Amino acid sequence: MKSTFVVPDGLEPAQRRSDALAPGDRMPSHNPMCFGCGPDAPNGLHLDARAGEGMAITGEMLVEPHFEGGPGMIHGGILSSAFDEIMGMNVMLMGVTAVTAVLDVDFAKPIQLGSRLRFSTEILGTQRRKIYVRAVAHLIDGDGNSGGDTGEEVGGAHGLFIIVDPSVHFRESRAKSQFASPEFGA
Ligand SMILES: CCCCCCCC(=O)SCCNC(=O)CCNC(=O)[C@H](O)C(C)(C)COP(=O)(O)OP(=O)(O)OC[C@H]1O[C@@H](n2cnc3c(N)ncnc32)[C@H](O)[C@@H]1OP(=O)(O)O
Repeated sequence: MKSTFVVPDGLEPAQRRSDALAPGDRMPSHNPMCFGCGPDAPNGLHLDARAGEGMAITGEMLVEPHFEGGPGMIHGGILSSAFDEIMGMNVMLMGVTAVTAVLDVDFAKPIQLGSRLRFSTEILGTQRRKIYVRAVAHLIDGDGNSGGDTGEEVGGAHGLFIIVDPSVHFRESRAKSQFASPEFGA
């Protein structure tokens, strides 16, 4: 991947929360109406994410017809959203609430509608409230049983996430939510 994103030296290792999900467990949606991971979002990405080992998670997504940009191709904003979401879910392994400050996407290869994508993401480390995350996307078979990372690598991303206090960060927006968990500032 040809990213120009700079990951600082000397990051602190991220700590997985003691009660984090076991590897292979499905990561819960933080909000059922979330465009990225919410099962009830009508035109959402419906990312299906699983906890991995250490500070890693994986996720899968079908490139639906309504994700079209160029003729027959995924829209770049959809791929960006998917990277944003899967890296945001990765941060949940730490048991903190964090929002994206910087998203850097490498659109390495064209991705056609109907493709299945597998995302692999890991937390690289932390620095004060900053969390650095890296992700890659591969094409996988329609049966989803290809083992994941053996398909063609079609994209990559880095994200900088900032830990926030949800009771403060979502205080004013929460009333506009179609659904919001109490942990986000009831
Ligand atoms: C709840 C889970 C939802 C998951 C959904 C998927 C993820 C998302 O899409 S979140 C939605 C998109 N993101 C947003 O809406 C965030 C909007 N931005 C903000 O609210 C603020 O800018 C926010 C919270 C990121 C940072 O503001 P603030 O809390 O004041 O941070 P601040 O004190 O300025 O900075 C903290 C550190 O981050 C760094 N930082 C902040 N923003 C940036 C940036 N854009 N670039 C580089 N560094 C930054 C600062 O330099 C500082 O670093 P250091 O510790 O070295 O001094």
